[in-house]
Amino acid sequence: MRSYSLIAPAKINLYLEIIGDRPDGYHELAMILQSIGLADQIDVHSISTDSIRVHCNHPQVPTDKSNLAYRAAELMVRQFPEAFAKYGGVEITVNKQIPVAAGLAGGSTNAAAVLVGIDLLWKLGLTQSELEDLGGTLGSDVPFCVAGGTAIATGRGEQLSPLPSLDNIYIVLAKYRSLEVSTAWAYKTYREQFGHSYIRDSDNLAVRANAVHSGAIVKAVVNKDAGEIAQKLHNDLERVVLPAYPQVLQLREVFANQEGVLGTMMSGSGPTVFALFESQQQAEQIKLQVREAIIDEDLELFVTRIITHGIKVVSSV
Ligand SMILES: C[C@](O)(CO)[C@H](O)COP(=O)(O)OP(=O)(O)OC[C@H]1O[C@@H](n2ccc(N)nc2=O)[C@H](O)[C@@H]1O
Ligand SMILES: Nc1ncnc2c1ncn2[C@@H]1O[C@H](COP(=O)(O)OP(=O)(O)OP(=O)(O)O)[C@@H](O)[C@H]1O
Repeated sequence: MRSYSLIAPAKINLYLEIIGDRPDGYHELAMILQSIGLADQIDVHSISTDSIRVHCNHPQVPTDKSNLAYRAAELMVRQFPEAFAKYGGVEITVNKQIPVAAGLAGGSTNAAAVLVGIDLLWKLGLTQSELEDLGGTLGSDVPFCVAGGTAIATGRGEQLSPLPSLDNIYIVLAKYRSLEVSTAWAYKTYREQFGHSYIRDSDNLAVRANAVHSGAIVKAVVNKDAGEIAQKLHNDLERVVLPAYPQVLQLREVFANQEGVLGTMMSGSGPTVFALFESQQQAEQIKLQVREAIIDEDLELFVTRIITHGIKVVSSV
């Protein structure tokens, strides 16, 4: 095969607790990550020149070495020079549907798709765990994007424990098109404001990280109880993003005031806010109501659902 098309789903954070700081500058986390139906399409194919080329339909996404998809291809070239010599370069086309810098892991899922795509193109036969480990060197969210579904993520976010798949939960996502939040800024600001309350003893850190495994939201996920999951949504980064970005706070409040919303939360470092529903019909209805409540052409709204997979190959030629 010379070419693969892959679906690269976005994620939301059902739970994000910052439990400590780390000597490497990152934060120790306890999260529950969830794949959603909103996705980019990534095409990868072999080219005769020994180069990496990236194309993207979104004007704000770079196509040079700063693109995470490019960096994923570069990593594969470094790791597998013989396969690169045998199969040649790679051309990557990103059809971007996931909002950029939104807290939805858009770049991370593109990188995950490129790792999976090149593994197939070059017939490397890497295991999922090997792909996740490679992904972890590119970004904290990349291993989850390789795995997909529903998972507890600890460490920097790269240590995954799968949870039973959720289904039949519908989502409205809301994001102001022109509003972007830097992930590095969100963590740095959290550390400056709340760092004094961190646990610094590594044994206790491990205990806290393990606590999420038996936490209330995990029980709700295991019981597939959408109402209970929605009640237990949590994201520590809201503590810094909501005060700094009143528009995000407003979205949270507008969702919270709509009847039929099971729960609402900011995803990751924001600024996307999501709300959970028991039916697609309810989600579509609330999308209309939010559109009427906030008259602003900058506001993007999407209806999607929770899904059970990560990167998926849709065609090969
Ligand atoms: C906010 C989340 O999306 C929630 O899933 C992730 O924690 C961020 O994942 P990501 O974008 O893949 O993050 P990375 O590319 O690894 O890191 C971006 C920046 O976020 C900060 N960062 C990230 C993850 C982490 N556990 N602690 C951090 O402090 C670091 O400043 C880092 O420079
Ligand atoms: N393939 C890519 N898709 C989107 N953005 C990319 C990509 N590669 C690099 N970027 C850059 O990365 C920045 C963050 O974009 P991205 O959409 O990955 O953020 P995010 O959804 O907040 O990620 P996360 O939830 O993992 O923190 C953007 O400003 C963009 O310029």
